[in-house]
Amino acid sequence: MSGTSSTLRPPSDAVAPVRHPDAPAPGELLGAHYEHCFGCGGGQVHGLRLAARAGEGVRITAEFTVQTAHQGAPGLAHGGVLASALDETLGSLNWLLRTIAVTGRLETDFVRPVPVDTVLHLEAEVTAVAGRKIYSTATGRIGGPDGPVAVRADALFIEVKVDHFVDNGRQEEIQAAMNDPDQIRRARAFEVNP
Ligand SMILES: CCCCCCCCCC(=O)SCCNC(=O)CCNC(=O)[C@H](O)C(C)(C)COP(=O)(O)OP(=O)(O)OC[C@H]1O[C@@H](n2cnc3c(N)ncnc32)[C@H](O)[C@@H]1OP(=O)(O)O
Repeated sequence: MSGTSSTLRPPSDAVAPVRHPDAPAPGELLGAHYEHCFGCGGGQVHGLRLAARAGEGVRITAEFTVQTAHQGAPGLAHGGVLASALDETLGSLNWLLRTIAVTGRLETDFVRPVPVDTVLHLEAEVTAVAGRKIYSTATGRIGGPDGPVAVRADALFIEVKVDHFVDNGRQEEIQAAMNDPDQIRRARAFEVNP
């Protein structure tokens, strides 16, 4: 069974997404937006280390290999971990819009079980934008990029200012990020009006 709630259907005044002129070129690896991100950072021992690549238009592809630390049932990926992989892939789309945004809503279909050691091949695209609201969709396939769909998701991201993180994050990590010139550079790249 599959279905999407009305909240995730773009309103009639929504427009097509526009790829930012300075977006990474198709085929380019995006790299981690934050070293300690559970989804993409290299600094988390049991993180997903998801590697996302810019596609054409406002599309992303990504790969994530399920590790033993990601199990729910014996030998199978935990559903929350798979939802995280979808969330991270969908979040990566905002690199192509050059917009800072956070997940407001994420609806996930778990279609097939995903065994440990499986490579999940993810694809995502922005479907519409309405003001601060960014509508997107993603699929995760197993057995290869053209294999059967194991998971899929629809999401609504909400554009925020960088202050969202500064005001709400724990001081320790915020301060460390502010002291890291690479992190500041990554954040600035997203600010349309720094
Ligand atoms: C460089 C950075 C790269 C980051 C990549 C990260 C990848 C992973 C992504 C994540 O996991 S982000 C972490 C998980 N998400 C959060 O922690 C977000 C927590 N929620 C919030 O902080 C606020 O609820 C939020 C910023 C999403 C919205 O609060 P606001 O006060 O800014 O928005 P507001 O309430 O004014 O709503 C703006 C519009 O969005 C709609 N909206 C907001 N939240 C919604 C929601 N949850 N569901 C549906 N619609 C929502 C709302 O109805 C409204 O629609 P209209 O403009 O049509 O009136």
